[in-house]
Amino acid sequence: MSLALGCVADDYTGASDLANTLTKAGLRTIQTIGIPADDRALPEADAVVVALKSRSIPSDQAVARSREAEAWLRARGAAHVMFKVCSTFDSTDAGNIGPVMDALRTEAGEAIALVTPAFPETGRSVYQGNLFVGSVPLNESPLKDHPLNPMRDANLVRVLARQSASPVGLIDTATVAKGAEAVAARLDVLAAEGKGAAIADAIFDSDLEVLGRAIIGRKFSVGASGLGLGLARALAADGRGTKDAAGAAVGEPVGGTSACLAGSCSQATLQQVAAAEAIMPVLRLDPARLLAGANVVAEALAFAEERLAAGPVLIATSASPEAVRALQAQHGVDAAGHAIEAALAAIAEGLVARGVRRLVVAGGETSGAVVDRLGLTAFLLGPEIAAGVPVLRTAGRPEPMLLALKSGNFGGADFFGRALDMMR
Ligand SMILES: Nc1ncnc2c1ncn2[C@@H]1O[C@H](COP(=O)(O)OP(=O)(O)O)[C@@H](O)[C@H]1O
Ligand SMILES: O=C(O)[C@H](O)C(=O)COP(=O)(O)O
Repeated sequence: MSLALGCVADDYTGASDLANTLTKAGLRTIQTIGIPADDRALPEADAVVVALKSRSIPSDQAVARSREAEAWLRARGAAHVMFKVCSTFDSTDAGNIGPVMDALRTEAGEAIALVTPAFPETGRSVYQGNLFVGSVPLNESPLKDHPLNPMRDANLVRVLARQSASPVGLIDTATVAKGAEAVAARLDVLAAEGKGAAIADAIFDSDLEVLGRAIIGRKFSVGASGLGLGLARALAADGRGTKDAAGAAVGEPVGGTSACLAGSCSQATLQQVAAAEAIMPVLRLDPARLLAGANVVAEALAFAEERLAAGPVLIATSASPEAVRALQAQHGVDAAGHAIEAALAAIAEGLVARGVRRLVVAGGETSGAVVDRLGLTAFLLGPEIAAGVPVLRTAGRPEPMLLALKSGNFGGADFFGRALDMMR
């Protein structure tokens, strides 16, 4: 395997989001869950996205796991490694974007890393170092209420500087407009000033193409799917990749029954769960009962067992910011989050044991818990359901499954029905 591009992603939905973007841009891409035990089973690829569940774990663990993934990618020919973070820069002042960036930049032997979460296709843009979600600054968007990492500062130069051991600079839109050479020169100036990272402005895909050209010859960068697009297009311009990569892994129907799980409390997911009530049975779990010791998993599986033969069901813990805060106040942020993730993962295992082979999961941490519990190790990329969300086909599983791992904020109101229609 001689990779054109290696990526280390800090959550599983973000990994599939990036893998989707790279595939659409012409790179044959595989998503792995952690470092594959046996990469002989992996098909030829131009890019591999190693998905880690490292966004919300202690930063030393995130650094160690990311280093292992980066080394695995380099050993398979990846000259450039991108650390994939959330397009809404999901992190806290403890990290993990800053600590992981510092470590991987050092491993790469680079003095400075270009960083941008811009992803115009989903309305994420960066201007003067400030991240906008649609038309509002990050700290005025629904991300201010995220259960695990509420984003309360839109200025990413400040946000990253609080997490990194190195000073952070800015590559503004005026520099990006001058082209790749100007961006590269600005990076060198900032590095000479002792900066270890530079937030790069980007508003349109054309800005991301400039950034991709500016850094494809370097060894390391940090970004969301938008930067992945820029890097992929720079590689395609150099003749890497293939034209028929998109949706290549649709394959034969997997059959079985289908189900949806939602642990995301993002505004988009709340709307999608509400819309799903018109097309399938929806069970809204009470996390307070779960945390009080009720056997909510068994109740959910009984609900599903009675209905799966007739069609898909949706089981959700998704709740309003107010309800989330109330539960967290009583039980703690991490305790509540982990208990709910574990419960949804156990429900997923029970659903698969009852014949589910097509599974839609809403939420990055939720997807990580579910995929790990199911023991899935790699995915091939199928068609795109919504911006940033592809159909995934398991690789290496005796009975193949189809999954959609939906980033909390992605997809329209009809997402669950649309996904199931595309997963046969
Ligand atoms: N009703 C709830 N109250 C509190 N926390 C919740 C609730 N439902 C889910 N969670 C937790 O919120 C977090 C959602 O994170 P994630 O799955 O990554 O979604 P997103 O993709 O929207 O960020 C998870 O830790 C999940 O367990
Ligand atoms: O928004 C993105 O870049 C990614 O899809 C992502 O990381 C989303 O994370 P989430 O926790 O699933 O919202």
